[in-house]
Amino acid sequence: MNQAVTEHLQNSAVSEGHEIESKPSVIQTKGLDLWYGDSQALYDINMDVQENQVTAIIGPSGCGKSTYIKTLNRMIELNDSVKTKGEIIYRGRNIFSEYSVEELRTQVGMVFQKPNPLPKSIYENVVYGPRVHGIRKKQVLDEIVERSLRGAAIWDEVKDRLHKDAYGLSGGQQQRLCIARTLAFEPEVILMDEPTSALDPISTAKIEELIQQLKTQYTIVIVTHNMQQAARISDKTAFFLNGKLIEFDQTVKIFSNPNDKRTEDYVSGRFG
Ligand SMILES: Nc1ncnc2c1ncn2[C@@H]1O[C@H](COP(=O)(O)OP(=O)(O)OP(=O)(O)O)[C@@H](O)[C@H]1O
Repeated sequence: MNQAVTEHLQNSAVSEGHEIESKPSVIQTKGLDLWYGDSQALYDINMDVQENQVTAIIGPSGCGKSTYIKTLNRMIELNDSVKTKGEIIYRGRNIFSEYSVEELRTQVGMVFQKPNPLPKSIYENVVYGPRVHGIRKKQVLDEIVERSLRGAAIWDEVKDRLHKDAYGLSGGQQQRLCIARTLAFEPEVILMDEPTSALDPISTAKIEELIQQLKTQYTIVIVTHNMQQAARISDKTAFFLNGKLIEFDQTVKIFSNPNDKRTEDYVSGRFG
């Protein structure tokens, strides 16, 4: 691991020591197995996502990171061949049997790898979800737009062009617009599947800074290929390998003194 990341981890362990204390669990995964048809992709996953924390999921390609995060809001069910066993409990209720998909996804929102704005104006992108939920009053929609765009740290850049095409924004701005669109639902949890992998370093840094702001109000789960990103922005890190959760602990522990040799080999770049 490079010097900057090591120093960051040492500093954060000291200055943010209060975050190491336990926070309430928002999502509990208990004995989760998942199959695509006959092929098992996740094995007995057990982990808790805690409130107002950033939980990073890391691991080599094909280890099950995306599969796991897409299961948390049941996006995975878009694939008809998927079968699951075990439980995921969100706020005390089983997501598979005690939530409708609509209710769950309103509370557990998702941001994808590639920014995917709708071919509409910036304003219409943000109000799309609220309108589907029946909100019609212009004043209320205007408030949602400003609040969501401010929350995604893009208001100042777009406030004078709200009715212009979202495709006119840069990739990094489009990704922050997509985060604003998620915030418009007022979710509690935001899932992010490699949200910066299509972005340049400056846009990536802005999204990382935004994630740090968002975690004061939201609970965030992020899949990332970038271990330095996980080290910089997350409180806890889960290391997956071949569909199994190998180790889940405080990020500072995972990157400085992991328990499992396989975690150590991965975070030190020996494979992956
Ligand atoms: N739609 C699918 N149908 C069948 N198998 C799939 C499907 N999607 C993923 N898999 C398999 O499930 C396993 C986990 O894949 P997944 O995409 O979750 O891994 P990942 O860790 O997110 O990988 P990457 O970092 O490359 O995105 C892999 O073996 C993959 O081939």
